[in-house]
Amino acid sequence: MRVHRKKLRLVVGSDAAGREYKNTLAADLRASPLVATVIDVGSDDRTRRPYPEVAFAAGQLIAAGQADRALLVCHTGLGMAIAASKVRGIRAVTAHDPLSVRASVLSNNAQVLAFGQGVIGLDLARSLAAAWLTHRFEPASSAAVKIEAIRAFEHQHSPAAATSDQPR
Ligand SMILES: O=C[C@H](O)[C@H](O)COP(=O)(O)O
Repeated sequence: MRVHRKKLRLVVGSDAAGREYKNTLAADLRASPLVATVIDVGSDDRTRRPYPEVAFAAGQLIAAGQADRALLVCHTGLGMAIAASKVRGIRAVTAHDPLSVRASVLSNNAQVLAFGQGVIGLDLARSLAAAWLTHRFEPASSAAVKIEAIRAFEHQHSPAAATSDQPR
């Protein structure tokens, strides 16, 4: 049976330490039939954007409804996930194995996946990214209650800036 999946609008980004993987992964994603668009927020060969700047840009595109998910790469994948998670409404994870990548979508509804170019080989990164595209969060699942708890906590304890509390 053919499973219909809405094509994803993606963001890719890296600092200098993740640029090689990011460029390869971006090409893979652009070639995927599961992908509608890929926005590259850098770094490119001329820029050396620090990871927080890249992660904030990616998270803000998702928070603004201009993209569905982001795949970010730095040396470890840690800083990208920390920084992207600071954008209101964004759940970002670092994951380097198939179970965690799958759970990041199905269980955590994470919009951002971060890889470490210094942690895993390129072949594994490409294979994990390809699998990541096939996963979709199921809003009717039992996981949704926990995602709502995270959202509610954020709204209660982290007052929104006037410009960033738009409904999503
Ligand atoms: O988590 C951070 C990343 O691994 C980044 O690529 C390296 O950060 P640094 O420039 O602070 O060493």
